[in-house]
Amino acid sequence: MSADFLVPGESVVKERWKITKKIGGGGFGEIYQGKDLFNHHDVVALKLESSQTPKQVLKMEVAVLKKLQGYDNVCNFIACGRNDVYNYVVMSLVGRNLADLRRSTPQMLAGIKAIHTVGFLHRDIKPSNFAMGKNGAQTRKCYMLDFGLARQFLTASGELRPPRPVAGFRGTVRYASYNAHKSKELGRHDDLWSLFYMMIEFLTGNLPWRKIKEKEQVGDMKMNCDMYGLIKKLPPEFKLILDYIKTLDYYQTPNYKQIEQWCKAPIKRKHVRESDPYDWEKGCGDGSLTTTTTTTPNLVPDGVKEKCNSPFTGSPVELGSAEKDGVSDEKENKRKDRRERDAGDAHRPPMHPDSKLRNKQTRRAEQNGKHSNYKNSQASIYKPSDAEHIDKADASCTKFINEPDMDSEQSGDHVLNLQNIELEEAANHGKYPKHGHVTSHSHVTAHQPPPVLGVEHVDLRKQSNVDLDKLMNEIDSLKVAICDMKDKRRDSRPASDERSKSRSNSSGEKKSETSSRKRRKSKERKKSSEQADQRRTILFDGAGTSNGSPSSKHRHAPTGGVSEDFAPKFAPHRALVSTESNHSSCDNQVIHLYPQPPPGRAAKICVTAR
Ligand SMILES: Nc1ncnc2c1ncn2[C@@H]1O[C@H](COP(=O)(O)OP(=O)(O)OP(=O)(O)O)[C@@H](O)[C@H]1O
Repeated sequence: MSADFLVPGESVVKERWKITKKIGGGGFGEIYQGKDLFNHHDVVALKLESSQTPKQVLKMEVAVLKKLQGYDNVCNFIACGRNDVYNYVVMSLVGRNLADLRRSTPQMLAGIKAIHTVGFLHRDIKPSNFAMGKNGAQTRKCYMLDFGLARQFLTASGELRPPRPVAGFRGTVRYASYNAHKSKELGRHDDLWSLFYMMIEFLTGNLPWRKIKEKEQVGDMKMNCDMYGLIKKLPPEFKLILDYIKTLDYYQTPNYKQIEQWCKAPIKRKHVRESDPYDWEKGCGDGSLTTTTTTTPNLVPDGVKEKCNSPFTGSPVELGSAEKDGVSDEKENKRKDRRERDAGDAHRPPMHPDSKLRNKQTRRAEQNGKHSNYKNSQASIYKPSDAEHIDKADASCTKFINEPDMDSEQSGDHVLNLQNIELEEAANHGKYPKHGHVTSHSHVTAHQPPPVLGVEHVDLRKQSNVDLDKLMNEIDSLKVAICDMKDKRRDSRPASDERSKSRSNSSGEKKSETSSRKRRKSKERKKSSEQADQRRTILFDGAGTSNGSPSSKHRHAPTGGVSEDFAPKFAPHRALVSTESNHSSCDNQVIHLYPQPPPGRAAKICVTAR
């Protein structure tokens, strides 16, 4: 019995991403592989979270993933959205995670540095939150995943947020820093502690608390652990790293460069080259991966079991034994969980699919947030032992959120307010500059009218600091980009046999089609620039007098302006300005335009003027 959100081979998300297989189910959501029906059947990953779950983490995930666009070691954001059942994010697909592969590189450190650079802490650094790329050159790149537990530690102006005296436990027990166990506010150094634990586990195949279930007990063990004893057989740089991270506190910016150098030193010493194959490229991994004949020196020090691989290099690893004895216990426990849950399901009366979904969500909520009403609410369906089992199963790899409400925690003048982050119908089509002045998202959605999602409404006319001309130009370029995008989509849609035959039969026709497209495009551009002039006039004439016009149910722009007189094709029924804080500037203006939808559809465009 399955309560999965989607069915591989059948489900299509947003009429665009066809689900091809389920990759896995994490603590918070389900991950699927899919193909993009609009875009050359590109392979993508979709992460889903129930829209009913009390702890919604996908918003944070999307917010951080978007901020990280353009950095290495991070998946490409493609789109996000939501419906009544689930919230989803679409991103580039990566390969197997490091919990499976037991291999790491300084790239993980680069990923951590990147997220700190954009003002966030990851707070759930662990092997399964890093994965190798899927195809071609990407197979040698390590990607950081899962920003659901991230927290902004820098204000929009780049200042450190003051630490809270008490901040509940957040993270995964096995890799959480000691500070997390003490419910202290986590800082950049805590992500590094988690990385350090990971590296020790990779190299020695163990952590003393690996099999311990109780969070508190693991915390005690971390406090009393002889860390120097634990790393004594590892490369000497481990001691340097340990000495160094022990000196760090919430306020200090870690010297990532220095740590990187320490990470790379053993690699250099053993003459391992960047181009040397990874463990799995040497035939230990799954058959789909490249195999090469090059050998890599083994960096595992004498006395450390051969099955443990180096976090720095591609030193050989016995994947089989590692699977049995190493971090992949995590995976095995998850599998066991599932098996036992399924076995339990067999004795239960059949349920409505919706209730199955809810039960799964509640179980997850219990696992993650330990909601006290779980057993009561489920008592009629599940035996208490189910909940207990899930609760206790490999607790050291269980992710926890014991914090106050995330949205309120994040709110404030100078930090990312999650209430302002929309799981909007947004898509990044790769056309826009990653760190540029304008980022734009547009996506056609079947829901209408588009919901107003907690965006601060500001009357444009009262915003003296909005450069209207610049804004209009940006909107114009966005419109042009949309035209291009529409053309591109039209091109990439699978043509019917007949159409493609006739196209291939006549190159002349093809040419004329292209030139007619060009003509259409230039016409649209011209039209759009005329419209821009028109709008400018309207704006400066004190737009908004038509506010609340009864002629259209969408004509209720609270901004008091700009809504009515856009040209028909892109006429927005809403124009909003909000101040979105981010780490680089306090007064970024975000303009959300909701164009009038074509019949039966609705579309929304967001222009971020930076
Ligand atoms: N873009 C992706 N491409 C391929 N696989 C992915 C992708 N994102 C996630 N995965 C796989 O799904 C697993 C779980 O993903 P993720 O950590 O984001 O979910 P989660 O629900 O937060 O899980 P957990 O609670 O275990 O941390 C990852 O370890 C990875 O193997």
